[in-house]
Order: sequence, then structure tokens, then C-alpha cells
Amino acid sequence: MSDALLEVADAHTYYGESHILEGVSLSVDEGEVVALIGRNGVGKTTTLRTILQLTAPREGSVRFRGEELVGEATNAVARRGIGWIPEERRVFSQLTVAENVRIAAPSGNDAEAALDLAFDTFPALAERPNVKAGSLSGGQQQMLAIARGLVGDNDLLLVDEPSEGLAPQIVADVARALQRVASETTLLLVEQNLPLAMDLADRFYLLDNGRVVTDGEATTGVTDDEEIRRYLSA
Ligand SMILES: Nc1ncnc2c1ncn2[C@@H]1O[C@H](COP(=O)(O)OP(=O)(O)OP(=O)(O)O)[C@@H](O)[C@H]1O
Repeated sequence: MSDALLEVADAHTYYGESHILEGVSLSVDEGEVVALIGRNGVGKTTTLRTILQLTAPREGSVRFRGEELVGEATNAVARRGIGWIPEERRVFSQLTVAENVRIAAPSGNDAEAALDLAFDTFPALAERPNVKAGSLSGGQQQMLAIARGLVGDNDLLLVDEPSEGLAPQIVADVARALQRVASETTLLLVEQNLPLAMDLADRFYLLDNGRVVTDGEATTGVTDDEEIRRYLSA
């Protein structure tokens, strides 16, 4: 048996009768950053939802530390230490930055230590602890969402399109922050920005039409690979 932290094997996932994932297999080892790339609509978010059991696969398996997640409720999956930073940057807009971070720390953990970690990682948040999350810029909200994932004490963080809709300068800040998060936890990262994905990741999987079409080491060479570029621009 594999000793991967996460192992998805031949997952088939549907929305109603639409067959979206047609046998996705991938693995993530402890400490790795793995990027899931591919153009719009190929099933990247659905793969994350499949892991979280938000949309359970009809066939195939999802194992975390060797244990089957298929059939478990999403909150049980979360309790195993799998965190999710969705594309929509879920933060509590009526709560302050500090409150958002504090409530993301698992109960029993030291909320002030969580704040220290978050503010140390994201100086832009440390400058505005008492600002309502809803009045932050898009980039700051993304950082807050990542900070909440970071203090959640997760062993695996699923991060969906962290750079989407952000200005290039802010993307660089988010990338730096993710790099720091990666030194603390294992990441599975959905990212359409290929240079960013290759910069952050150790390995990548390229999805197309609900299947993994290729995978390998994340290097800058991948960014210039003709075949991969064709898949991404199609
Ligand atoms: N709730 C849903 N009900 C029905 N079809 C859905 C649903 N969510 C997604 N889909 C469809 O499933 C397919 C895969 O979507 P998914 O969001 O996984 O793609 P993606 O690779 O993450 O792309 P994007 O970057 O656009 O989010 C798409 O064709 C999409 O239209």
C-alpha cells in the first residue's frame, strides 16, 4: 500500500447525470506542494470537492493517511485535518480581521498564538486587525482566507485558485504567503497561473475533461512545454 498522505484512485464524480471526473488518480505526499492545473471547467474544483466529500465520487477511492474518506461526511473529513480555501474566499465580512483568525483556530488551541502566526505571515493583516473583513481589498481578503487555513492546524490544505482576480503585485504577495504556508503544511493547489503554480509546487497534475492527462515535476520548463500550453489554451 502507498504511504502517500492523500491518495485519490480512479475517482468518478457526477453532478446529477453529468459525468465530470472520469477516473482521476493522484497522490500527495506529506510536506509536498502539488499543483492541479488545467483550463476552465475540466474538473479541478470538482476534484477538491471529491476529496472533501462535498460531492462524493460514485466510484473510486479517496484515502487520507491510508483511511478511506468516501462515505464520510465533510465535517468528519475536516476533523481529520483537511482544510479548504475555496475560490470564493470565504471570510466573515461582518467580523474583524482578528476575529476571523481567532475563530479559525481549533477550539482548545491558543487563539493568541494563532493570531501571532497569522500576523507574522501576513504583515498586511497585522496592520489592520480591527478592520471588518468585508472592507478589505480582494488581495487582503485572500490573505485572510489563507491565514484562516494556516491557523486551522490542518495537515493538508486544499487551495482553490488563490491568484484569481488579483492584480499582479498582489499575486506576488499571495505567492510569498503561500510559500510560507507551504513550509508548515502540505498543499494541493488549484492554479491557472502556470508560472505561479510551477514556482510554488514540487509536482503537478494536468487535468483535461475530467482526466489526468499528464503529471510530473514542477519546473520552469513546464511553463514552456508546447503540449502543456496547448492543453491550457484550448
Ligand atoms: N454544481 C454543479 N452542477 C452541475 N455541473 C457543475 C456544477 N459545478 C460544476 N459543474 C460543471 O462541472 C465541470 C467541471 O467544473 P469544475 O468547477 O470542477 O472545473 P474547474 O476545472 O475547477 O474550472 P473553473 O476554473 O472554471 O472552476 C464544468 O463543466 C462545470 O460546468
